[in-house]
Amino acid sequence: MLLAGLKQPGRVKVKLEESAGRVLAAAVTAPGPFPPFPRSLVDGYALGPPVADPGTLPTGLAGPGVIYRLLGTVPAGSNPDITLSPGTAAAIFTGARPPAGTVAIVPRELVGRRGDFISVPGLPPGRYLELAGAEVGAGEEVLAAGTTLGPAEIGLLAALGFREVLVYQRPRVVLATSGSELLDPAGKAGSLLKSNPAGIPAGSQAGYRGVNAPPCIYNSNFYTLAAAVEAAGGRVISLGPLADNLEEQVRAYRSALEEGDLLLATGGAGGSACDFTAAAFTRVGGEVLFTELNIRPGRRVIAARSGEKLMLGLPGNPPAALVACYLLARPVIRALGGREPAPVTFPARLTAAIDRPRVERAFLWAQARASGSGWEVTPLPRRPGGIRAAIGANALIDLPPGTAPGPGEEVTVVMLS
Ligand SMILES: Nc1nc2c(c(=O)[nH]1)N[C@H]1C(S)=C(S)[C@@H](COP(=O)(O)OP(=O)(O)OC[C@H]3O[C@@H](n4cnc5c(N)ncnc54)[C@H](O)[C@@H]3O)O[C@H]1N2
Ligand code: MOO
Repeated sequence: MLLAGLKQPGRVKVKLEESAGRVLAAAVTAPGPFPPFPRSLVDGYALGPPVADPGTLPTGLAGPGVIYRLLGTVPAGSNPDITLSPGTAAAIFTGARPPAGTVAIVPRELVGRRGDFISVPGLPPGRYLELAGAEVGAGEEVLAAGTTLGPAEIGLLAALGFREVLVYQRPRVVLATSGSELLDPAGKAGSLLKSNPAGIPAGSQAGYRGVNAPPCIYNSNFYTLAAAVEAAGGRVISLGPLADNLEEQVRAYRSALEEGDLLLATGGAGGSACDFTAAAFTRVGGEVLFTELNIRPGRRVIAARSGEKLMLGLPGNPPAALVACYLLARPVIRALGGREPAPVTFPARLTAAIDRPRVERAFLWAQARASGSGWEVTPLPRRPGGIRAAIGANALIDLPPGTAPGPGEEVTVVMLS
């Protein structure tokens, strides 16, 4: 439902050295062959045509081999003025272009040498001489559109002489956090702890910036979600933090829809008198797709669409916001960036029991790893409802309602990285 009707990603040229992790926006066709010239694959000798009688030979060059007289040496990167006539050869190095007249190349380990003469035990097959275009033919398609550029792909582009490459634009994700209790840890309002008044018992300090200061918490979701957006290939535009105020949110979301490809909000998704996300989405012209999901955490998720632009209101609760971001926002961001949207999921064996069944479909922070006998997964310890519960997780266990499988049983995991 979320992926339908999204805007097509834009395209941009980037320098090769800045292209790692980007997605090719068009198929790449080789402008020329690779290798661009025939070359030796070994250090050895380039041989001219053999002759039956090589004439006078130095003593000690024994054996049943064919004899050649050496005319010179061909290092890589050189263009020596040698032509091999019958019965002659040249020493050659790996990567060098064989001289004119070469019919075969032989590695130096197979050859006996005495002065300017070599003895070759039978003509080796041609596999030490690589023809021009052996790896890539001119005009051949070497990379398909949609390919994610990694070291090998970038290396191939460089080998073919490309200096820049056409990739999809990174989708612009406008990130809005709402909550009147939020304090930016990098902001001017100061630290929660520095101005802690004397007399407030240790353990209840956080939240006090003065005797009568309102109880605040740091806006951690902004940093959490910004990192998740970047990891999905998106570019973050910051909108927040916004107060729990409908007019303020409407103003902010209106500009977000102009600036961004996706509006990602967190907080105010609960449906209470102080939660304005759904109302703000509607006020800026959004058609609401849903306001709740049958999953935990992440029950409080709001989605709305305005033309090609999507608005996602994630829960304020930090781990719920991150789960919803992984399951719902990440596929959208990936699709907007020309990537395969679906998360990687597969079955894995539990190493420990699930503590209890849940009423709703649940997603549990977990660590998945490959073992000698397939994938296994360990649920992380339960913690009070904050982001700390997700530390160390590389996967979520997708737990069907009413089930609590034990060790050795198979569950479905969703990989996060
Ligand atoms: N009576 C009910 N109350 C609640 C229900 C419910 O079903 N019935 N659902 C709970 C669930 S589940 C969630 S999730 C939240 C929905 O919350 P909101 O999206 O409205 O989020 P807030 O109320 O704004 O915040 C919840 C919690 O998270 C903290 N928060 C919010 N934003 C941030 C941020 N940017 N960085 C760090 N922490 C943040 C906020 O201070 C609250 O403590 O509603 C439950 N209630
Ligand atoms: O429904 Mo909340 O979004 O699970 O924590």
